[in-house]
Amino acid sequence: MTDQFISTHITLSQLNELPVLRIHNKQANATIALQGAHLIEYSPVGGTNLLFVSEAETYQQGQAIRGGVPICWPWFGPHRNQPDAPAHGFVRTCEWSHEIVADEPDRTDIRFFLITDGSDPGFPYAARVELLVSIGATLVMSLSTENLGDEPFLISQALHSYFRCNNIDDVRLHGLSGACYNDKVTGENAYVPSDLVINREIDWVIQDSGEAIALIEAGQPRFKLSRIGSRSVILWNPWIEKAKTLSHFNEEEYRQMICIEAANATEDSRLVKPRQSHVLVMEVAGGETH
Ligand SMILES: O=P(O)(O)OC[C@H]1O[C@H](O)[C@H](O)[C@@H](O)[C@@H]1O
Repeated sequence: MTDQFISTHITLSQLNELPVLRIHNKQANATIALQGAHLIEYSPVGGTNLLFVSEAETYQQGQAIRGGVPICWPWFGPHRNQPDAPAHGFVRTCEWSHEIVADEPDRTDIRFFLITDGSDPGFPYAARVELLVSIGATLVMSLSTENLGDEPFLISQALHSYFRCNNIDDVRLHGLSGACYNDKVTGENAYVPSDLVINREIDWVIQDSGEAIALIEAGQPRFKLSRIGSRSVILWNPWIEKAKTLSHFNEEEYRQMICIEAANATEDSRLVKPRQSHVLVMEVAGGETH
């Protein structure tokens, strides 16, 4: 498929089997796959992609992309009582509808949306899920869930962001120390230490105060991640052994990534009442100026 002009700063293009929107405005470049409303690139002007995507990724229909920002909805991780249901819900591989909300020189806003009618066995409720992706000097992603039915339902969810680093040994995180986490590898609960170093498999569901998180690499601030409507974060790096088992992933790539996922997970799952909405927002501001 040849690229198709959509709007001043937006082009429809193709990555192997997947149609993608490419955004080039004055502040940033971005790429979003229509399957999964999956952001795979956010590069502030003059910089490189803040997001990690595996070199082994093949962009195939029906398969979740390894990297970028997968949308985990309406459950995060395994389903609560249906072990056969897909991990992280069912919207990562759905084709989302979209509309351009604004396309200005400094910011482009695209709304993706899906309606589920209650026919999914893992989520027998009617709901509209909407993801507003805003590309500018910062990246803003706003995931909203509206209950279209007559009974309340519980959701867990995550903006499962894979961030790129040059060397995981040099990565330090600020803003999480003292928060309580559940270690999904050992099952233990503990507190995030102030001198956290990622030097083993980390798969933590952290319940925190919602404070901003800063990633520092080799002493340099790389970005700050802020949230609204989220009091849980998942930190994930598969490390050596798990990396060998992952699909669409080269085994050495665990050194170039860290997932920091704005979430509503476990105790922070949210009840959405009829005709009400819950909104989870993440903003990522790159560089030292923020
Ligand atoms: O392989 P996926 O289904 O994309 O999941 C990748 C990872 O996602 C999250 O970070 C979970 O906490 C991990 O337990 C899981 O391994």
